[in-house]
Amino acid sequence: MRIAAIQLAYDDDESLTERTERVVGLVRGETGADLVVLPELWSAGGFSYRDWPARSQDVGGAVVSALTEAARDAGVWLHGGSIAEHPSSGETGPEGKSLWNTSVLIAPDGSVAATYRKIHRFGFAGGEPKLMEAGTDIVVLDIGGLRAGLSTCYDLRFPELYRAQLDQGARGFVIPAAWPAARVDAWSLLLRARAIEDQCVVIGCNTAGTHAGTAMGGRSAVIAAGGEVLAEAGTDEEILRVDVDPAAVGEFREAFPVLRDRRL
Ligand SMILES: O=C(O)CCC(=O)C(=O)O
Repeated sequence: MRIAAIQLAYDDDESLTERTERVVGLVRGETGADLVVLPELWSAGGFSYRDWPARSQDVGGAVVSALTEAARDAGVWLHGGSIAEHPSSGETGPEGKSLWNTSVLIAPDGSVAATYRKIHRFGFAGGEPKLMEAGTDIVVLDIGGLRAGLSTCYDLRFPELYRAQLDQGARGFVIPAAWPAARVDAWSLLLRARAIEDQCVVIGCNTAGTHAGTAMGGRSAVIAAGGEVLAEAGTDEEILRVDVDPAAVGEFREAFPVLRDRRL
């Protein structure tokens, strides 16, 4: 299974239209991949809180529509990163807000196969908890031969989410992010930790560049179920291409059956 993680760099000067066109072009270039992954909130701007309301969209809106066409044209599974989701139905969450950090997984035929609303909101008293609702649902599905759980950025700090995905049969985790440079060592360490403790392939796709005054950390990575770093990006825009073998996860778990020793 060929993975292409597009570690996108952006700044504050690029319009949403320009960025969407650029991203769609990059996706179309990955024709040989099985799964293409984009970072968290690339259209809204990971830390551009003030832009979120204006850049928010329905899952049926322009950004996801452009991504579905690109996925179909390239014939790839596309994890479109996440959007600032404002449902056109006017749905609100328990806190009365109508905004979620929602990941969208698109199948090679261009259909939306799954959405995942980020469960752990980053920002403490500001940012996501102030502006967005929290997701509640765990999402695990088959992506081109790999049964994988979806999560987003700050979720990575909460290992119980990944254990819950494991218990739903996950053999891989796909994690888009807008993780800052200031804490990027923690990103790298936690990606490996989640791989090792859950014996899962981990695909982490981070953001690069500087926007809203925050330097992003890059260092997207694909980690094998044993914790080996199969590929790691630097700190600039880069496409990480790597082959993973979903069957190797089962073989590794048989050969080194740590998960059988869990005691709850
Ligand atoms: O946990 C961190 O240090 C970064 C998390 C983050 O930036 C996010 O979830 O958007």
